Amino acid sequence: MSTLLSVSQLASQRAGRTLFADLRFAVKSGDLLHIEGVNGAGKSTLLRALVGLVELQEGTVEFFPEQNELAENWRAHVLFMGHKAAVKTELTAIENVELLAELGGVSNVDTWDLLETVGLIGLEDLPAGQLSAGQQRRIALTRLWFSEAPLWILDEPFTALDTFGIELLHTKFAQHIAGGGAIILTSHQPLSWQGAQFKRIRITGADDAGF
Ligand SMILES: Nc1ncnc2c1ncn2[C@@H]1O[C@H](COP(=O)(O)OP(=O)(O)OP(=O)(O)O)[C@@H](O)[C@H]1O
Repeated sequence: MSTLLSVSQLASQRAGRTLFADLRFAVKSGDLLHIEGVNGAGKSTLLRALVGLVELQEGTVEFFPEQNELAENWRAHVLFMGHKAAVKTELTAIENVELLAELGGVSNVDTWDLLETVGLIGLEDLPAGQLSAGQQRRIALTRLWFSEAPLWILDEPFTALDTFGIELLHTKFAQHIAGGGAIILTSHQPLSWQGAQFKRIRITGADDAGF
């Protein structure tokens, strides 16, 4: 089972407060890693630090340590989604999906099919700004359907989704993991995951340590 991410001795401080220190863990093919913690604990900071959007005070982050060809260009093989639904409010739903595909370097995306998959048919021509928070989240999540990245790093992907949306996402996660991918996510919802290597890390403060 290949290692997709290995981190050691991670430490981060914000405004003089230590969010985590000496954090270490590995993510392997087939893993689902749930980062837990109260509001403000440092979960988003950790995910953003992994992909280089936030500076770490200490530590080493290694993507694909056993696969040089992936490691050299790791950004192309890691899908990061922040906690805000990344949609352009002035573009329609379908234009947003087209833009996300273009930005992802994918040309053969069936946008109608994708909108149907995420339950947005009938709303495709409305500006995203007129859609609900959950509908906007569904637009953003279409990236998961055309991404070829083996490692997904997702900050609060369930936010604003209804029961159907949550179920849809669970199914997509299961497919990704069954295909040899791995997922790191934050969620305030308890996850009961079966059929995958389910791991948890709780960010609690300076004395926190991973596994
Ligand atoms: N740009 C920033 N500058 C200074 N401090 C920040 C910045 N971003 C976040 N913080 C602080 O870092 C701490 C951790 O924030 P973070 O967003 O990582 O928490 P979180 O665990 O994701 O919280 P939530 O569950 O509310 O999303 C908070 O105390 C926050 O105020």
